[in-house]
Amino acid sequence: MSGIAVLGAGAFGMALAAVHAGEGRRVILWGRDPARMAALAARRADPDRLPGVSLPEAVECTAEIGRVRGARALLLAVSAQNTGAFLAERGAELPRAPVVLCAKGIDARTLRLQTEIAAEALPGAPLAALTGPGFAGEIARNLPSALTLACADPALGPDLQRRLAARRLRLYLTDDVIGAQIGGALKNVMAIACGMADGAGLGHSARAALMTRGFAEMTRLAVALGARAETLAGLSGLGDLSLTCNSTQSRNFSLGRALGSGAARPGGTVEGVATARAACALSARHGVEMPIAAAVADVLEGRLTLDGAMEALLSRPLRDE
Ligand SMILES: NC(=O)C1=CN([C@@H]2O[C@H](COP(=O)(O)OP(=O)(O)OC[C@H]3O[C@@H](n4cnc5c(N)ncnc54)[C@H](OP(=O)(O)O)[C@@H]3O)[C@@H](O)[C@H]2O)C=CC1
Ligand SMILES: O=C(CO)COP(=O)(O)O
Repeated sequence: MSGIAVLGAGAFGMALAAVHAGEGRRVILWGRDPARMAALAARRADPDRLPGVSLPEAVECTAEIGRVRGARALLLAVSAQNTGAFLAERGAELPRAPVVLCAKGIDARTLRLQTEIAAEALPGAPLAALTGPGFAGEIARNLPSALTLACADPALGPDLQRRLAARRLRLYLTDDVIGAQIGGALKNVMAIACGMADGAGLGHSARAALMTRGFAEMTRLAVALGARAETLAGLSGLGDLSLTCNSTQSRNFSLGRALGSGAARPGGTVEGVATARAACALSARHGVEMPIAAAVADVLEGRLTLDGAMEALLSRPLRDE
């Protein structure tokens, strides 16, 4: 095959497969569980992960990694904390094609970004990252969205942009791979904070304060890591922050909301939990103040109550904006 392979058959992997098949591209969707992939091949749907969406017949669902051998682009969509394990296990079996990292998160053990994990596991592989505001369910239903494709290679970036864009999925290109990934990873932490405030009934003004000061934290850390501040003001930063902090479709926002209201914790992949811890470690390493990320990590890990976290944030010394 000479098309696209999507590795990781969760909600986002299925959505990407559906979009590309809808453009007439050949798509292999690989997932690790043979029984689930056989069921997906037969039913063309997974209502638990992606309700209301059917996969086009042009998507080949498989658990055999050898089927991706001829792919000309690999979209890696396993959850962020599992990218390292996946590549350690399967990296040697992947073809030498550009790898586009689609997960949003900083590895909590190594503090690496997704492209940094891939660069170590697949030395010399051409890499890019896909990030920005877009819920899998909406993308899969072909509702319009715009994402960021980040690629440091000036020849590969435009080529991937052209090959991976779709009629309803615009891709904006940047060479700021660090900035784009920091935005995508940290907006989840801020969405948990906003969800907590919403669940606790703290009001819309509190949410606006958390989003704006959270954006300042995201930008500070990104710049300390070598990114450009302007990248954070784009789709991958401000764009995704706006989406995720304002929608109950977001699992990060919903987790925060459950914690804020005392409801049961929802399951599923909530990337901001591990990334809050990673962000605190990076902020300490680089001497960057990140009080909201720290408060989120403290609440998630039981060191502070929600009231205690709010008190800690409100009692900080007054300062210039
Ligand atoms: N859902 C969304 O709206 C969007 C999600 N994203 C990002 O995409 C990433 C994936 O999210 P999403 O698809 O929603 O999450 P899901 O939980 O639906 O899917 C994650 C997938 O990763 C697979 N996986 C985990 N570990 C491994 C491993 N070691 N080897 C192989 N496969 C593995 C899981 O397999 P199994 O099913 O067997 O557990 C699962 O299919 C996240 O980083 C998220 O932030 C980005 C944009 C939108
Ligand atoms: O990244 C997303 C939208 O851009 C999805 O957000 P959640 O992971 O919080 O559901």
